[in-house]
Amino acid sequence: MTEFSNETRAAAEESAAAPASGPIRIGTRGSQLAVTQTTWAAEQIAAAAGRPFEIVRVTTHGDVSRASLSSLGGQGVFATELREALLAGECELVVHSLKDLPTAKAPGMELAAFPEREDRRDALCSAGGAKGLGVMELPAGAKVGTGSPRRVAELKAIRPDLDIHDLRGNVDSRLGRVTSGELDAVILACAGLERLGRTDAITERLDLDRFPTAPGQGCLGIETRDGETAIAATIDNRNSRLEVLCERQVLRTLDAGCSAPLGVNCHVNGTTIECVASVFSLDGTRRIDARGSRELSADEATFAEAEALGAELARELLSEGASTLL
Ligand SMILES: NCc1[nH]cc(CCC(=O)O)c1CC(=O)O
Repeated sequence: MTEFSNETRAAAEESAAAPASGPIRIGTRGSQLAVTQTTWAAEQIAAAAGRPFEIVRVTTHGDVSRASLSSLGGQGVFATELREALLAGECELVVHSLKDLPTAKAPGMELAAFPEREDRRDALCSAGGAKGLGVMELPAGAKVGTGSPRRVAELKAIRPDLDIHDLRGNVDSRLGRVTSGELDAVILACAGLERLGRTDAITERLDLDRFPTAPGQGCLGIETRDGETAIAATIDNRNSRLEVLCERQVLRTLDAGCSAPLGVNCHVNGTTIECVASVFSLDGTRRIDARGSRELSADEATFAEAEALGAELARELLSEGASTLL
């Protein structure tokens, strides 16, 4: 008799499941940004549930490795260990920066909430902060730091003269490369700077036409075990969900990794959803755009429509030769 009895199975499920009364345990990477944004989400989830919360810090390969992000290669360097902690029952929820999360569904887990989005734009942070030089004002050959192939391509497209340096580390150390005088400017996501209260460092919020940003940038993704989404669903935002499902579907259909020189921005305007997707050559000399829109409906099918729009734009990019750039 090797089969579990019903009692044994029920007991096993109970021990893995969230204790309904104790604190809601919420997993996060250990960086200051990750803990800050996780706490922001946790406070709202816990308030809606009428329960306390506890933040569980999980160290991930992406945090430990000093290698360039683009050389780490594999997708989801930040996500894997968080998901292992979730499946192991060390926490009930994990909070991801959506742009770092691969598009493939993780077995046994689902994305329960996409909260309201922060500013999705990239920020140029020059010496002098708010009073510093904008991207077109930087002197010829100025040193600009970024570790993102997309940001490199977008910078080179408008300023091929710039001297671009690879950049890693947390937000403070990246900004420190400018205050130390080592670099003239760095590019960071506005969202991270806002969450950390460092908008003083922003010189220019880069426009989305020339600097389209990563799928899901500025949005968190809250993941739970399958069937346990209710606790996080209280902070799901309908427009965020529509936009990021569309943007991530472009990435999924292109089959490109999170470091591809791809910018995608989807916006919900009233009852219309609009999206622009752009692929760049690494040197910024070539760019392919696809754009489209759909009317939204009030029912659940509208989320599938948002994804269909993303898939359509990706196929258009491919038919125009995007695979030669990716
Ligand atoms: N790849 C790193 C990363 N992942 C998420 C953010 C913050 C912004 C966001 O949540 O989209 C950042 C930092 C950055 O790009 O400057």
